[in-house]
Amino acid sequence: MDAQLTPLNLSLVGTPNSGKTALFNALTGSRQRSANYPGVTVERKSGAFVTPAGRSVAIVDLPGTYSLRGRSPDEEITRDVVLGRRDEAAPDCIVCVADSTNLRLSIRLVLELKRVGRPMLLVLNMFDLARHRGITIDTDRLTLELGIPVTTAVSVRRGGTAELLQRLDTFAPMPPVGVTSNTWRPLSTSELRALQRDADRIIAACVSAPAKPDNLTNRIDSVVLQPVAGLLILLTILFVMFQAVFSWAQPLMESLSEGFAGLGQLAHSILPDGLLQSFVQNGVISGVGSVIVFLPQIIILFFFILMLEDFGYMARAAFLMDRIMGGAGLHGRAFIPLLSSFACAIPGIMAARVIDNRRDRLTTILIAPLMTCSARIPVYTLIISAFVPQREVLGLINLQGLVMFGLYAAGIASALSVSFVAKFVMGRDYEPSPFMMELPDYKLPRAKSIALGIYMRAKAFLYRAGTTIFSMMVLIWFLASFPQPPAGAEGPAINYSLAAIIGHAIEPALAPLGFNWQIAVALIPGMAAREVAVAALGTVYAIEGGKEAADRIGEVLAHNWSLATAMSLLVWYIFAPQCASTLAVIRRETGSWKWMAVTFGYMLALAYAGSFLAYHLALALGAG
Ligand SMILES: Nc1nc2c(ncn2[C@@H]2O[C@H](COP(=O)(O)OP(=O)(O)OP(=O)(O)O)[C@@H](O)[C@H]2O)c(=O)[nH]1
Ligand SMILES: [Mg+2]
Repeated sequence: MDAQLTPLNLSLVGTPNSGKTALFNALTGSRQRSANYPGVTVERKSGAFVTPAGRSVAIVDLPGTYSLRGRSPDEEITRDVVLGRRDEAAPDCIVCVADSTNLRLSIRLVLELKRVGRPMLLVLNMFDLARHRGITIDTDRLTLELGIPVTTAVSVRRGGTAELLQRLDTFAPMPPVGVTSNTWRPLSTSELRALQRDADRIIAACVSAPAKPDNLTNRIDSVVLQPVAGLLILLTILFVMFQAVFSWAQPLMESLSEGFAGLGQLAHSILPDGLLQSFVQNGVISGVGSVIVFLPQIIILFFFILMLEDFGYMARAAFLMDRIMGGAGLHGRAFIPLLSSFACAIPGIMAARVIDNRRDRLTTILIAPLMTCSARIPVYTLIISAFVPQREVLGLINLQGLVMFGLYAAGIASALSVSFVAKFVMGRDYEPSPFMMELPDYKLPRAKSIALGIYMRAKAFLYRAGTTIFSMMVLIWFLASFPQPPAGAEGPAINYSLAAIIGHAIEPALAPLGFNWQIAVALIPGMAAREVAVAALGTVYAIEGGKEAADRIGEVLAHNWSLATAMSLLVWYIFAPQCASTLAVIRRETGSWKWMAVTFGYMLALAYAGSFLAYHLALALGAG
């Protein structure tokens, strides 16, 4: 083989938020998550590509880190890959990715990495931003000072990696000039300080920045980081977000809902009366359809979250919440994991890897499932639409949106309370660590990245609807349809089914919460995924009530349940540990069954107690 074309094995290492994942995606065509805050990547991801000259390259994207000390689980991953400690050889070359507008910590990391004695390459990423701000970098001088090759890149622009690719065509991995063997060992704080002095000297020699730096970021921050005004702005943003989730989505959801009803009728008229007709109409179309109608809300929610992430606001929100969260015994860095949990607790729990203190990390993991995940949206929306009138409050606030906001707030409040209690359970000597997170510069979100983010999430949601939810629906339909009623039986057929038998068996345990047997049945498959409960209610009531019920599940609920029951079920869903995958991830991330059991237990206890209180309070207030 041509010596130049020997395969290469690269690892991307760099400070958090320097654009490693953006570069990885640009090179490999992958779609790993990249966003404008530190700590997005918490796993090792591998990919491959071929350079223009035909050389194959295997590449690994890693969590960001400021040093190789491995202070938190995500940093340990990076350290171990760099040192070749995992079950794989050390990379042929460490590709350091630096944010060109903010080189201080990156250059220090390069100096530390040199001691590993491996071939290295420095990529000055975000070169577009540096140029825009009038920062000039003398790359030849930098190459000399560091003793490693240096190239520039703009990972988010088409062709922005051309220089790097060209370099890789003929790149012969060589250890840094003057370094041949591994002299790395964990550095002490004073050694790191010495390295920082070296780094500062190198930067002074190679980088010149304009005397008056671009201060748009500072100007925005002088407003949004104020302790009181900043919090009000944050609350307003969240409030508008939930209003939008409710009001903007309404027309789209109605059309989708009509579409599925039409589809159901079509199936009804095409298929002969009987089991197949019932399966297609009640099991598949009404069950899966009842979940898919929530797609517009999911898309709107993610639109807001992605915009805020890419703009760079999320790290500010974390900063603002730090004091409040600290009071509840939470680490400031817990904010991003908790915020990710609005989408789904699973990425949230994994994002807790960026927290170095074990107890802080554990607390964050334990409370992440209390944040309102998007799987609860269908449940909340269904019940809210059925029981809360579509009305404006104070002329412009949508009442249903307000209730939704209240449910999200209840989730946050309960998470903070649980953490507060955990602080005492886990030991009183506990001191929250100071907030340590770099606030990224604001960036204008790019339409392409937002569109891609929404597409990925919509796809994941539909995938779930087509797999987990679909299979649960088949199960529910089966349970609700068999055994068939004996000849001459009276009342709806479902009353003779396994579902009714199971539902009636569980009902006594749930009766104090105001739940009827239909709800009891829906809660069981809801363990697989929360949205399934909605689909299951749809199927159970559809089979019970016939064709019309399937089209108007909300009205059927309003007719069958008391307001107290509805409130009780809403409260149940704030707390209930109804998601098997979340529990599995808690086990994996904590490495213990114990914490999984603790989460399950405390959430179930809260759900039961909360629903009980809500039900009886509502009854006392005359909502029976
Ligand atoms: N303008 C510009 N933006 C970039 C460039 N590279 C990355 N970004 C943006 O910078 C932000 C951070 O990018 P990521 O790829 O998530 O950074 P990362 O290094 O993987 O971050 P962690 O995984 O948190 O360590 C994102 O908003 C990217 O869109 C670039 O070359 N130019
Ligand atoms: Mg990343």
